[in-house]
Amino acid sequence: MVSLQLLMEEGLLPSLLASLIFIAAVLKIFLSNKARKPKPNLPPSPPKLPLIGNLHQLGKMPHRSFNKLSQKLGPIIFLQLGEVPTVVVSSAAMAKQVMKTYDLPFSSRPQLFSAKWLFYGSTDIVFSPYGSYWRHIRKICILELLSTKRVESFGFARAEEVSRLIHRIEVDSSPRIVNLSEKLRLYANDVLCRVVLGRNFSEGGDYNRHGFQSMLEDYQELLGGFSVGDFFPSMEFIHTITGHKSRLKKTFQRFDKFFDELIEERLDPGRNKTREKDLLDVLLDVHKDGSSEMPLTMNNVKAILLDMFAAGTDTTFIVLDWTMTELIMNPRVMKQAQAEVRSIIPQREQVSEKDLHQFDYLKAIIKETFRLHPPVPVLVPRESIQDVAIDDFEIPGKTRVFVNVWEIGRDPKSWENPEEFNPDRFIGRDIDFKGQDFELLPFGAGRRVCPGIALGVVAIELALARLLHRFDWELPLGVQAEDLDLTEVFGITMHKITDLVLVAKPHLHESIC
Ligand code: HEM
Repeated sequence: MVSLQLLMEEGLLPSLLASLIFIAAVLKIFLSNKARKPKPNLPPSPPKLPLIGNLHQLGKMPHRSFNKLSQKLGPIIFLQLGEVPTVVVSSAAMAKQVMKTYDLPFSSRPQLFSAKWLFYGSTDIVFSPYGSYWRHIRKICILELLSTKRVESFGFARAEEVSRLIHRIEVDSSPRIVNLSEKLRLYANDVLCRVVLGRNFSEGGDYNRHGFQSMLEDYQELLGGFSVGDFFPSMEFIHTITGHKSRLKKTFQRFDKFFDELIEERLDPGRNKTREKDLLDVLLDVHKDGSSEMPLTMNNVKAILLDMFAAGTDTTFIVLDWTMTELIMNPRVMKQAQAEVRSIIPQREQVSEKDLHQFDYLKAIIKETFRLHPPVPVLVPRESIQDVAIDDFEIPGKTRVFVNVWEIGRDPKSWENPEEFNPDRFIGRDIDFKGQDFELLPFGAGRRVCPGIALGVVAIELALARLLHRFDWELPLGVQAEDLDLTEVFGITMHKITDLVLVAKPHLHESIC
């Protein structure tokens, strides 16, 4: 008999395991197909059943793979992915059906293995299934954590962090050449840390002692993409065999330890309490408040805390990074944006949040970035609570629904010259990204729409306005716009594989606080 050790030595174990998973999956589908009732009138589906290899391929660039399928089959398609009935929607009209007409029956989330592990049994807001618990924490989020008043109360922290960003670009960078992506990533993380924890983590190496940045990256990777095991929910052992489970455990334990330390520190009676309340304070107040009909446990607090980082850091960074990339590739647009900001704010003054409402062109630029490069190109999956009929198609309960907002943003039926970066298309047009206009859905729509729009957008607008006001931007000597590597990497969000490196020339001397 062949021993396990021999198989390991020969490097045959992984292929053997992969074959076993494959056979088990095929058997499972075969048996479940046999027991199935007569088929409902499902949306069109590709002739071949996608199996493990296809799932893996699909997971690398789901927005592009779904796009290819919908070009052939139409704006609503049905896929049997492993054990999971799946519907992919890729037009504004279909998205409106899912997120407006039938918002309630489509407002749950599938229980993904990674989310269960990382988010304390999916007790956060993003991955919590629809029900009274989700409604309760969503209300806390809207009224307490991310209300307009709360977002405004952190204006001082954003002002400090954006000044730090400008300062880093001026001082930290070797003569004028700046790895802008690196600086923007720090800014996005720091702004969120100030809001959630009252401190930034890049200064003084305090939070970094836990490798906070690498924790966030691990987490994005583990959660993102399509884990093959998530399409075979009855075969959880797949996650063990692939090593996914042990990675999830490790990342979870690191975050959990980090949060425990923060909470312990916060509950110390000797702590200085004079500063502005941050989101951790607010959550601990809700936790302490015994009068609530559904008190939050400490694990619930940690799950929501993790949501804020997970949902708010990468997304903000990605928008800033893509916007600056598009601006450097489109010098006319860059010039017009600089002219707008500089004509409104005198040379020796700094842009502040109270000025942002005047920058119409800058706002149009951000909308154009959201259209072409939505940070979450395929929305976080929804799951149907019951059977729903869309047009003539019947979508069974417990179907996983993906909305391809990347494709919707490039649909020639809604957008003229959709591949062109042209913010002027928004000037004089009453179209926004807050979930009312289904051609532009970077934040989703309906009951599950992103509750962090105000917090995310103000941090983006402020940083861009300051970058354009303060610096003239150029590509390094010898680099052409065509040389920029725009390759995308897909986690749960989609960013560029290569950092943006630019030359920053101070426009005029500005005193930095
Ligand atoms: C540019 C920045 C951002 C983008 C593009 C973005 C995008 C999204 C998207 C696409 C969803 C899923 C919506 C759906 O299923 O229909 C979502 C959900 C969510 N976002 Fe954001 N987001 C951003 C910033 C933020 C920030 C700053 C926070 C908070 C700190 C946040 C917190 C959340 C939460 C808690 C949910 C889950 C909502 C639910 O399932 O009920 N987001 N976001």
